[in-house]
Amino acid sequence: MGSASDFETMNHAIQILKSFGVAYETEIVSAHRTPDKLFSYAKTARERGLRVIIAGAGGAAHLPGMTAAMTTLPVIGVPVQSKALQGLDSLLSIVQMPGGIPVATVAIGAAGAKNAGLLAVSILALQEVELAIKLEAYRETQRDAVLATSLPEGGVES
Ligand SMILES: Nc1c(C(=O)O)ncn1[C@@H]1O[C@H](COP(=O)(O)O)[C@@H](O)[C@H]1O
Repeated sequence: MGSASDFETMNHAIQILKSFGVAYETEIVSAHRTPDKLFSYAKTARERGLRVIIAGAGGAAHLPGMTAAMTTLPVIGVPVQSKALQGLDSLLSIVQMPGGIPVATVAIGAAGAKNAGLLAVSILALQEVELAIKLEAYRETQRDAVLATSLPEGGVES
């Protein structure tokens, strides 16, 4: 993530990875504030054994795109909600990549971070059957929760 202030959002991705038993690391890396660290982080990511990178940033969110420019690992970009423009700036900064350097961009904020975690699990599940089975179970739990939901009979007086 670009800043410690992104943690609350990115924690939703962390919780997904934890719940699926996926090993992960968390780092604050910024294209703007720590460009040298970003260079070495992205350039050494594959050789260090990383398989997917989730990059969350807000505002002028160059982190996911610059990371993708320096690694061929899949990069998932999470637009963190900004104060000034509610994350629209983050979303557009991340999603509008030039052809040739893809960033898989998810929705703004917590739901996006959660989905980034799930997308990373799906990518890893291509080669790990156990993760694929866990993903199936996760979907079933979600489905059952929706099917068990009941609405108040006759509505609620307002
Ligand atoms: N967008 C970027 C990058 C980057 O793209 O490299 N580095 C930090 N930031 C973002 O600046 C916002 C405000 O950061 P501070 O709260 O630290 O001022 C954060 O959402 C961060 O992701």
